[in-house]
Amino acid sequence: MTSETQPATQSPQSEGQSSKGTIRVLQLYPREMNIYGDWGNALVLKQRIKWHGYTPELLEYNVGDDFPDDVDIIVGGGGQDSGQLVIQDDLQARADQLRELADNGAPMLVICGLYQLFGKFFKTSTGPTIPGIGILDVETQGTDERLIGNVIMKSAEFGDIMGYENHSGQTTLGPGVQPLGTVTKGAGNNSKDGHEGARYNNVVASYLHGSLLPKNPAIADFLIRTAAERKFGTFVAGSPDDDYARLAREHAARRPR
Ligand SMILES: NC(=O)CC[C@H](N)C(=O)O
Repeated sequence: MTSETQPATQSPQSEGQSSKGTIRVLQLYPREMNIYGDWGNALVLKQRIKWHGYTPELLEYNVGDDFPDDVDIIVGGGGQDSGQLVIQDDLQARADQLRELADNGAPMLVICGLYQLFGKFFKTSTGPTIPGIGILDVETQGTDERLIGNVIMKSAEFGDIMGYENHSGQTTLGPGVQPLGTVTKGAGNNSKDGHEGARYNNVVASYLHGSLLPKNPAIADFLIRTAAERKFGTFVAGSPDDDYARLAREHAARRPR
């Protein structure tokens, strides 16, 4: 029986009476790449997947782990330069798998330090150049200036996006990606062009912590909808409770830089 022939409240894969199916969320390197509340992105996905009537499963991948076969959403956070140096070899070993997933349309959210390493390279201000895995056509140059503070950007796709940045790396976009948005407060990718983040296929990359998804549920729902459509052929939305997200957005919008 296909999912189209069943009522929306039943699982297409007999995962439980009221589940529409399981959505597996993998967090990349939470040991090293998980600062300024980035773990909150995985928690928001877990809760919203439930609100939409699906069953969430949260997985972690750390250096040396076996990479799970069956992953629906990938999220990765930010980290110190030292953390990026720790994961670099393992990330290179996983590069082909991650690139294939991204090229095939798997939804992903990568923040700050992992955003940089999903690009071509991060040349740190202290010397070493950390190679990236080149999923994103971006390059990052470390500087002596840290870009720190609250950010608001305009995105045609997701509306106003809000969060908090803290990075020394400045990122330049190549022609293979689009910016996620254009800042109206804060710096974003660098101190020059007003762009924030990057978009490629169903990969969303951003410098914004905070965490990002509690204040920007439109991005969370994009990841969930894309995952469900890829896995089940269709996405049937539930009724998320957006009251706290609305409050968080009001507060974030009032914060000074
Ligand atoms: N917040 C972060 O993830 C920082 C990333 C990187 N270490 C930088 O400073 O640019």
